[in-house]
Amino acid sequence: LLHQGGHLSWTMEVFRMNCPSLNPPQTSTTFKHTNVVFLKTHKTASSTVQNIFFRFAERNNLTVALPVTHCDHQFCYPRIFSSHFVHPHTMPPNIVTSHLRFSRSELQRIMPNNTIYITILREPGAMFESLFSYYNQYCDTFKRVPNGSLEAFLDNPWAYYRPQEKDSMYARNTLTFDLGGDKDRPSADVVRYAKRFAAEVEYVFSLVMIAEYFDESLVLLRHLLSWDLEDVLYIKQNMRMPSSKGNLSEAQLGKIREWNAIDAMLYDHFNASLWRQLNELGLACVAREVKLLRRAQEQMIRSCFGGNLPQLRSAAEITNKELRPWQPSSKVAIVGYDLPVNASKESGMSKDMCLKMIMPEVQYSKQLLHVQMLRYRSRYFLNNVLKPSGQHQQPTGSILRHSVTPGRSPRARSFHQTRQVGSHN
Ligand SMILES: Nc1ncnc2c1ncn2[C@@H]1O[C@H](COP(=O)(O)OS(=O)(=O)O)[C@@H](OP(=O)(O)O)[C@H]1O
Repeated sequence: LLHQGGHLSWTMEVFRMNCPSLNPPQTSTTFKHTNVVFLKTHKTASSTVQNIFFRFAERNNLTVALPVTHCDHQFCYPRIFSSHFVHPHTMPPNIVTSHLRFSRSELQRIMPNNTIYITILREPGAMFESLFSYYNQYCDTFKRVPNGSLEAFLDNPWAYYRPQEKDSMYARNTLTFDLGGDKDRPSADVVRYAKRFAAEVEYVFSLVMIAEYFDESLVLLRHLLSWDLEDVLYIKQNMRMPSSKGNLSEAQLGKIREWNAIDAMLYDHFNASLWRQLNELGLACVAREVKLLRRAQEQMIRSCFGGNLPQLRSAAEITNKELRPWQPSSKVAIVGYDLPVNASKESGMSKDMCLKMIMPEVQYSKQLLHVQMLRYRSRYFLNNVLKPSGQHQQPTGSILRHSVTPGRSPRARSFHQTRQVGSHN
């Protein structure tokens, strides 16, 4: 993908390290896993991960479930996910990666039985500070706080928070809510509930990534899905301008953890399990692979953007509107990228894939929907118009492909899934 021989050289380097639990170099007879639900949680670096999945899907001609028009670019969040929220022209899907409130049973209705579930969490202090700033003019809880002050909110959150109010999920235990849990458990029951909930999440999700260890998490993701290093290259998405970010004191961190106690316990639990999984791979081997990933990333940037990272810009400064990130309000700036003038001249990657690397979620979702609708219509035309009568078929999206099968933990079989896309080398 990057340049001829690139893939071989990094697999050989890993191999030379004598990393016993790392994948052997892939041969043309091995396959990549393609059926994935990535639960896109809020303010956790999830747009960067989503972009990886979007590009993988495009390169491999896979189907990404996208929301029906009235759901916007999310699956009618914050309503609990329903299979009815999926655009019929994106059925049956291989990949689900847009924001939704998790319901395993509803996802099982549309996904194959060998689907791998993955999500990402972020340290609650940094995450809440990001939520508070991003949804400051949007979520009523935050709008009530004098001068939009995080300090004032944390001093007395109950003065501003109404559990039943629209958008209250951005103001307390957002991770728990996104995962389908109860964000407002009575405090006497929080510890017991958080333990039980973490066990449930662990049963369903084969990998819970941690934003603070993003590259290490990608190493685990790559192994879990038997993907190539080139498949997990990325450029950070959806960042705030440094001027929109606040610093947290130790006291504020403590208050945020207390207010978001279930999220904090989930984070601690899955941070520990991430490191257990990394230890199983071997920390030296993981470090080596992270280094290779970063080197490949630099190569990709050189190849795509003529040397330097595309310049970080405020939305107003970005000339190409396909690359302008959505802005939540005038009080917070989300930065995006502008393509350098000399972009992708000597590229080993296609110009389109370079552009997609920095394309924000909303525009990329629209483009994918458009492409998939065209594909769906041409398949429908081939099946129903060109075939002799008596062989007419329903468009594939109009029927539910998979039945619900209560199985053993996907985590238990996570490293032994059927692989479905041929390796590139
Ligand atoms: N690779 C990587 N590693 C660590 N952190 C990263 C990464 N990519 C994005 N980010 C930060 O993630 C925040 C945006 O998260 P999301 O994309 O999940 O937000 S959203 O809910 O989809 O709007 C946003 O955080 P804040 O800048 O603090 O708001 C991004 O800067």
